[in-house]
Amino acid sequence: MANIGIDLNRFILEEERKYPEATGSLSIALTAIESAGKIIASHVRMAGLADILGKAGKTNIQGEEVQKLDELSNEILIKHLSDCGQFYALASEELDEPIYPPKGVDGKYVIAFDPLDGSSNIDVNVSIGTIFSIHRRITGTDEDFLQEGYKQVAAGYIIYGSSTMFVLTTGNGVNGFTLDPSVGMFLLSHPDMKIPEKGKIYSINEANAKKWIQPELINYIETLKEEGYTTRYIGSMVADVHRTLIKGGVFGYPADRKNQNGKLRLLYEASPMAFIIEQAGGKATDGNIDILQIKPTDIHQRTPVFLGSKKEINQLLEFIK
Ligand SMILES: O=P(O)(O)OC[C@H]1O[C@](O)(COP(=O)(O)O)[C@@H](O)[C@@H]1O
Ligand SMILES: [Mg+2]
Ligand SMILES: [Mg+2]
Repeated sequence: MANIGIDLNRFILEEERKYPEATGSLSIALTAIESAGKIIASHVRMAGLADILGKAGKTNIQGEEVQKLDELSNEILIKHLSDCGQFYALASEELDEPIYPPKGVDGKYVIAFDPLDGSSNIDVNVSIGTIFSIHRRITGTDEDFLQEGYKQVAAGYIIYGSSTMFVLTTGNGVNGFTLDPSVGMFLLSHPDMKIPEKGKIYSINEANAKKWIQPELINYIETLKEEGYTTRYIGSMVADVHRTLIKGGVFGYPADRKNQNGKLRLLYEASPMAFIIEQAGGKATDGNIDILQIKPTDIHQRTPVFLGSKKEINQLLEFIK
């Protein structure tokens, strides 16, 4: 088990040493994400002072109003991910199409990211985050973004909450690092994170219950209530999943009459979070198959999402099968 307090860069290099064939490319790539995350964190920390709250006055490919911090985070990530030279292509929740940075022409990887997750919570000072998912470059075309989630090389998120944390998996378990602003380093604070086998919290926006395409979900939630579960719903996936990872239980965003395929995006949100949760010993499903088994057909496709502790997800699958 890695030692508490080790900084993220050293942790990444020590992980790399476990693979004699490693070229250091993934380490450089992860370090670029870390740098971008620190800069975004510094903006988030003083968002109210700088003119970065509120709307940017445009609508994105998701049909959502873009917040100024969505736009700023996107720009910061595009700059750092392009400059590091390890990514052949970048796909963002905020971009219509993938971009191919000139410095990445020999890049071994492609990255999909949600630059700012939890946009509805930006102006009200509630936890938000950045989510990322890295795949190998195979064909050198947009096709490389349409790989199943189980083929991810690495995935993670940065949560801008009461503290800033970087939670990462490279397929060898999950580790969490907390930013120490006084030294500007992410230090290992949550080694080898494991989700509890079962929890006591469900996290789902019940305001949509009447519109859910699977009404059986209502019975499932009622059963959890009878079993003494309480509810927490922040409305930032990164924060609701982070709590679920630590406390156990279930987080979900079902399909409903408005969002026929659910609201959350497969590439930028569901797949990376499913990889984290499964690497921590939990489960993630769209209600039918494991999220990591879904073969994407569109870079902006959405999917119903249910993830968390094994007990709650197996119980859910019993209800909706
Ligand atoms: O307000 P709702 O419908 O419950 O949706 C909340 C969900 O939407 C999101 O904010 C969508 O993500 P973005 O903020 O990146 O667009 C998720 O973080 C969150 O889980
Ligand atoms: Mg999001
Ligand atoms: Mg977003």
